Amino acid sequence: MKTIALVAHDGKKSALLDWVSRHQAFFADKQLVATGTTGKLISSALKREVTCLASGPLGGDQQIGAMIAEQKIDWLVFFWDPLSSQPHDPDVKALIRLAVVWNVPVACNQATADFIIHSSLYQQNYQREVPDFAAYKQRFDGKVSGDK
Ligand SMILES: O=C(CO)COP(=O)(O)O
Repeated sequence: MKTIALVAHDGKKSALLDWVSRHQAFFADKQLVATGTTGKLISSALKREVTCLASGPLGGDQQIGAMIAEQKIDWLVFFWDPLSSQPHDPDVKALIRLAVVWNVPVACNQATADFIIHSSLYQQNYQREVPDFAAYKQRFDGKVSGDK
């Protein structure tokens, strides 16, 4: 079963709720994970289970980032607000960065989310390529920094 992470800043929560509500049928057989407030709103709007992590500013973005690094997230829908500053901006950046590192699809706005949901690849149970960082992990094998 696919696991989708849903996150929205306060200025984008109604946009995400509208979008998720319109696509309820699509989400019926998916597991949903969300930052605290976003998850609570989606769970009560859709009357379904959503795994709610901490609120974003309290570490929720980082928790989702950790799940991405552990290959537990298949798709990140993150409606971040480009018109307001966030106290936890480094966490926001880190979350988006980890999605890119691990080749996890990310939709940061409704148009992109629509494109992914209607993608024939998605319907065909697309398996994303998980990057192989073996060379990176072995870069210091047998030597330490400063060795000649
Ligand atoms: O701040 C957020 C993402 O960066 C979202 O957190 P909440 O869903 O708890 O509002």
